Amino acid sequence: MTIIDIQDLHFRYPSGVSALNGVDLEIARGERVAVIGQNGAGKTTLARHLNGIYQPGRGRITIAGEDAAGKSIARLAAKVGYVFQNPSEQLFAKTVRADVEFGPRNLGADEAQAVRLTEWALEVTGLTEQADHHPYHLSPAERKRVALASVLAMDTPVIVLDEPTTGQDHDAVRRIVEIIAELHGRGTTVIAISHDMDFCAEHFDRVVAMAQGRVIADGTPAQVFGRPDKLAEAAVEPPQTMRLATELGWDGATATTVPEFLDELRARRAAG
Ligand SMILES: Nc1ncnc2c1ncn2[C@@H]1O[C@H](COP(=O)(O)OP(=O)(O)OP(=O)(O)O)[C@@H](O)[C@H]1O
Repeated sequence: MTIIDIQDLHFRYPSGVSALNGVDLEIARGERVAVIGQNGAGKTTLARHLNGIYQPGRGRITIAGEDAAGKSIARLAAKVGYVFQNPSEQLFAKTVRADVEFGPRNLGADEAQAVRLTEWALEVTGLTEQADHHPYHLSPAERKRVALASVLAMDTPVIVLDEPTTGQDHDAVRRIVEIIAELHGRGTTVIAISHDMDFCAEHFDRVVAMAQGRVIADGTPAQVFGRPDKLAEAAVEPPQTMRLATELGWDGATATTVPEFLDELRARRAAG
């Protein structure tokens, strides 16, 4: 069932930059979608249309059956949680807990529900011990996790993560991967913008490549990363396993993750 339907979306900034030039994209409930493309391709501009930060210049966005045009950010916040790339655009309260609690309370959760969602979000992001700290006394990587926790606590059917792994260490990335798996298990639709192709290939069902404000490729990681012409147009490198397969001279390699690569290696060895 479709949860997000974007048709012929165009958007121009007041400066005159034409950031979106006819985006068509349909996303099903529960899908994990990675949006890739070089700086300036329009990924963030597109994502910010999903929670009403930007309104379409032309075209139409339907979210959970409701036309997003003219809907306030507050109204769309119940459906789409948007985790900013830069947490300082998002955090405002004096303690981590207050920041995280704000969302569910604002959406009308009762006391018990707000506390339960807040504690869960703090726990899965590893912030329980910092709950009473001021967000600005935390490291930039921790602040980014507070921004994530604040959105998780809203328990929206769609979550958009703008560059979730940037600046995060190995443990924090593992946590993000676990959170995406948990959200997927709950049926949440997860959309991530990322420059980390290995992360996209390993943890997403679908990859959408953008260039110059348009979608230029859309499919499974193997389908999209198997199109060197499209990757060149989007100015992104394929995942490391595919680069390795190319170096090894494998024809028609489709492995986008390490386990798939190992399977393919074994199959090729067995075939002599
Ligand atoms: N606030 C703004 N005002 C004017 N132009 C903007 C603004 N934000 C983005 N742009 C321009 O719109 C185009 C699309 O930018 P956008 O940030 O959506 O791309 P992106 O694919 O998300 O890039 P990145 O990977 O760097 O985040 C670019 O040409 C960019 O310079």
